[in-house]
Order: sequence, then structure tokens, then C-alpha cells
Amino acid sequence: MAAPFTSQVEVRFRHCDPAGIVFYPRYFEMINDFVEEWFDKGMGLPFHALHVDRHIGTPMASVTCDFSAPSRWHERLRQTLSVQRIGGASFKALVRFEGPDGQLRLSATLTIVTVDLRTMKSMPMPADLRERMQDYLAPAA
Ligand SMILES: CC(C)(COP(=O)(O)OP(=O)(O)OC[C@H]1O[C@@H](n2cnc3c(N)ncnc32)[C@H](O)[C@@H]1OP(=O)(O)O)[C@@H](O)C(=O)NCCC(=O)NCCSC(=O)c1cc(O)c2ccccc2c1O
Repeated sequence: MAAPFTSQVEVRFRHCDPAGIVFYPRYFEMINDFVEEWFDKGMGLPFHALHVDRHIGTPMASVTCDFSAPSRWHERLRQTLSVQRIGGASFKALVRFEGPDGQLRLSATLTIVTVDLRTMKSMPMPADLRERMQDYLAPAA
């Protein structure tokens, strides 16, 4: 079975609101950083080169997110990403954040589309991206 890509993020002071919990737009930034890390370290496709040298962009077309429990300053969250579906130009990924005790904090489903940055139109997913993504493809339920 394909293992998800896993990483950790520390909740910083700047992520938190006056109530002392992570403010939800900051979660979206953490998710984006995590996806970038997956490209760089998980798939071995440097995100910067993809954009700057190959003119391939990966904008978010759709995101749904459930926030299950609050996260607090100084906690280290475990992040996992698995690919749910690989289409022609798009792919769907499931991202989960868990607290130090394994408690689910958020679950997000992302649809990301490969685009030609010169036209901002979708383009068929490049073969190397498609191939490396297979390593994270979850078995069909
Ligand atoms: C995303 C678009 C460019 C798509 O428009 P286009 O007309 O070119 O695409 P198609 O109709 O041909 O569809 C291609 C493909 O995508 C699927 N799809 C399209 N729209 C949706 C949708 N709303 N929900 C789900 N799926 C969708 C469609 O089914 C096709 O799938 P196949 O697999 O069958 O090929 C265009 O819609 C657009 O430009 N949208 C705006 C995007 C945007 O502005 N997003 C927010 C800001 S971008 C952003 O935050 C961001 C940027 C990055 O660089 C990131 C990098 C890495 C991770 C995240 C990033 C990120 O969030």
C-alpha cells in the first residue's frame, strides 16, 4: 500500500489568533507550504524549477476543509498527504493534520490543476509528475 507523504509543522505565535488557536487562513498557508514540500522532497520535483524553468503552475481549483479540533501555539502537528485521484490535468489530494496525541485537527481535499503559466490554461499533466505522483496514490476505497 502506498504510504502518504508525511511531515511536521510547528504552530508559531504568528499562526494564532487572540483566542490562542490557529486562525484558519494560516492553516491554508501551512497546507500550501506542505504541498510545496511534497513536490520538493516527496516527489523530487523542485517546485521552483517547475514554475521558473518549465513554466508549469499548479493552482488550487477547489478545496474543502473540515476543522475537527483546535491547534495551539508551540504544538507540532503531523501532516500527511495522499493522492486520491489522478486525472488528465488535475489531481485530488487528501491532506490531514494531527496533534501530538494523534487527534485529528483538519482534513482537506484539494483539487490542483497543472497549467501553462504563459496562458494560465490547463495543460495535460507532465509525464514525470504523473509517474512520481503514483507513489502516493491511495488504493481505491
Ligand atoms: C484551474 C483553472 C486554470 C482551470 O481552468 P481551465 O479552463 O484551464 O481548465 P479545464 O476546464 O480544462 O479543466 C482542467 C481540469 O481541472 C479540473 N477542474 C477545473 N476547475 C475545477 C474546479 N473548480 N474543481 C475541481 N476540478 C476542476 C477539470 O475537471 C479538469 O480535470 P481533468 O483531470 O479531467 O483534466 C481555472 O479554473 C483557474 O485559473 N482557476 C483559478 C485558480 C486560482 O486562482 N486559484 C486560487 C489561487 S492559486 C493558489 O492559491 C495556488 C497557487 C499555486 O501555485 C499552488 C501551488 C501548489 C499548491 C497550491 C497552490 C495554490 O493553491
